[in-house]
Amino acid sequence: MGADLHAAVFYAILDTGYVPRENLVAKCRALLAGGADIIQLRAKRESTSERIGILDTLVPLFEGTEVPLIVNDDIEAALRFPGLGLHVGQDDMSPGEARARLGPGRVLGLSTHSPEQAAGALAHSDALDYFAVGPVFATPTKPDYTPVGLELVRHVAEMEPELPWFAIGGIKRHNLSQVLAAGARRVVAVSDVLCAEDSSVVIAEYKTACRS
Ligand SMILES: Cc1ncc(COP(=O)(O)OP(=O)(O)O)c(N)n1
Ligand SMILES: Cc1ncsc1CCOP(=O)(O)O
Ligand SMILES: [Mg+2]
Repeated sequence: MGADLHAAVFYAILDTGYVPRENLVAKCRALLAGGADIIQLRAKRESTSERIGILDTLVPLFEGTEVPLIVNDDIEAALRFPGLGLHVGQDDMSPGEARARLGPGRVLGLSTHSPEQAAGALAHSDALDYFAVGPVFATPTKPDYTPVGLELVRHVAEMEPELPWFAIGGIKRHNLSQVLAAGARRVVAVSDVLCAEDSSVVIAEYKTACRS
């Protein structure tokens, strides 16, 4: 397993759909300054070589920190750098195959969108470091996905998984209390954080709310 994420409460995603290339380093610094426990690079429109070029500029920011840097979708880009993690979706390679290719020391996460997929993540607990549950609410960041609602958050919370899990999708400061009341203890917020002028302040607000 790549890391013990039980103490993590806020997972930030540096999404190139929101942050232009020239601002990625400054935005990543703000995510780290705010106390993001995990940071993912999500670059859906870029090629592997472009992702590697971006990662070349981001990786040095993580030196001396304990914050895992995760690459969305692209195992080839992740494997180009020591210690980078990977996030896979339901249509990507299986957690078992991803773990076999990554080796033991990197963080691996999986998206889930139903009770069955959440149970599937738990069945792969030996390969995974975390799973994500969502999208809880409709979101322009992932417009093709049907929201799973707070019911799935409640369902997963009632399973009391030992494997850390994060609620994701349409989560904003104004609806965070509903997500936490449904039983989530860890969350991901993309647009609410990235679109803020000072992302570090917003992350600090999320962390305070998640811990209270
Ligand atoms: C932490 C986290 N959770 C969910 C996702 C979504 O992954 P996926 O379903 O593969 O969709 P894309 O992000 O690849 O469009 C994620 N990236 N990170
Ligand atoms: C990547 C992803 N996977 C499920 S929802 C989502 C996007 C979440 O973005 P936002 O926090 O802006 O709704
Ligand atoms: Mg994916």
